[in-house]
Amino acid sequence: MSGSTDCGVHSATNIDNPGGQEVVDIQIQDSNNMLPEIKRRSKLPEPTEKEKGISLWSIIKDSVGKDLTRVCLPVYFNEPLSSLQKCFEDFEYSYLLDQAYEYGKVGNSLMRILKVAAFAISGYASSVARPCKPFNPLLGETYEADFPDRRIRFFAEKVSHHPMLIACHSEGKGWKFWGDSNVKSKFWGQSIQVDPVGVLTVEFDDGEIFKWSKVTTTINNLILGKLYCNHHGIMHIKGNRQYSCKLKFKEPSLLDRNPHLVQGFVEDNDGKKASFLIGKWDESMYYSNLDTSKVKSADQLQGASLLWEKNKPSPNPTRYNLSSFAITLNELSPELQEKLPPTDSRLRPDQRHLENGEYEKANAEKLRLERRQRMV
Ligand SMILES: CC(C)CCC[C@@H](C)[C@H]1CC[C@H]2[C@@H]3CC=C4C[C@@H](O)CC[C@]4(C)[C@H]3CC[C@]12C
Repeated sequence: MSGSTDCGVHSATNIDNPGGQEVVDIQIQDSNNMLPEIKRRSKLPEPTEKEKGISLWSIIKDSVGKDLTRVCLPVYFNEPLSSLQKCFEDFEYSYLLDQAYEYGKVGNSLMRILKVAAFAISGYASSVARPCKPFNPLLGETYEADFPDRRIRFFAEKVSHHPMLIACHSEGKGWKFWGDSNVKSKFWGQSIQVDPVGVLTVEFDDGEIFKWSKVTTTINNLILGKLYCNHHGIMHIKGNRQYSCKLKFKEPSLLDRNPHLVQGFVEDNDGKKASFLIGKWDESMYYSNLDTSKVKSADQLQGASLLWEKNKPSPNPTRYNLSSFAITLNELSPELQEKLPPTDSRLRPDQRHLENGEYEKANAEKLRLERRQRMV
């Protein structure tokens, strides 16, 4: 690998600032770009009914071998978010795309692709210790979000029931994002394997485009122990100009002492490695001009620079363990209620009941809605 020789040429600061311009980690939320402050909730409502423990296995044991999306579970195993809202959760760190845009604007295409890579990884950060299933949206259900405080707008719709297909579109400062999400899932008894199908695209206003697909997710310990998920496989981020990026999400192994590891590199069109990445999808990512494939963590590398870091967990996690950002997604203010179309996820009665901790009502509504959907 020619990586070590051409690495010596760039220092970490050169990568940051190849043209000598003033780019001190592009901070978008700065004073000349004042973002409006919007009051959003910081916790879910207190549950009205007492939470209860139900064994998951007692319900799913008859479904081994079936498609996960067709297994009917009581609402108690759901989290108060739909899969459409869950797509928007991937934008918790959308500022990385804002930064990518700014870096490209000042001619730093290497930092741009590194920030895009960090964004593609950051979507997984909220998946640790999330033991519940999102609501399966009804056909034609939508979710739209306008977050001027983050300078993003988002729209998603469930466009097909079998196969289950979601289309989404998002816009931020200097970029547009679109994708469709469809998953192939396999239920193995002890675990579920989810293989996302579909391509995600981000296009910057100057015409630079990046495309990638998500890696495999495995949900473990359905029978015994604590439910957890892992993401593994190769993610290839292809650009239409100078660079592309290859990331490896480590395969899980027995008694893994260093789980959640992501390693990779950026290469130019001639296959020359321009930068290396290392980190964990649930913590932080670093880049370096030293080859990261020989080490097991960023602190074993001298001079690795931080690309992205996960936000602090919410002080009110509840049993769903949502992030502070996720907690705001199903909020329904009177102003919003006036503007939203009747198809919005926030207006689904069963999901609203679950959020309020009214499990009996939530279950009855969910059964009614699903029965109606099946009839259609
Ligand atoms: C049987 C039930 C109670 C177990 C709970 C399963 C939960 C943890 C599962 C069900 C559906 C799963 C999601 C299905 C699809 C995707 C898209 C993929 O690109 C990232 C992972 C993600 C977002 C999965 C995360 C884990 C998930 C939310």
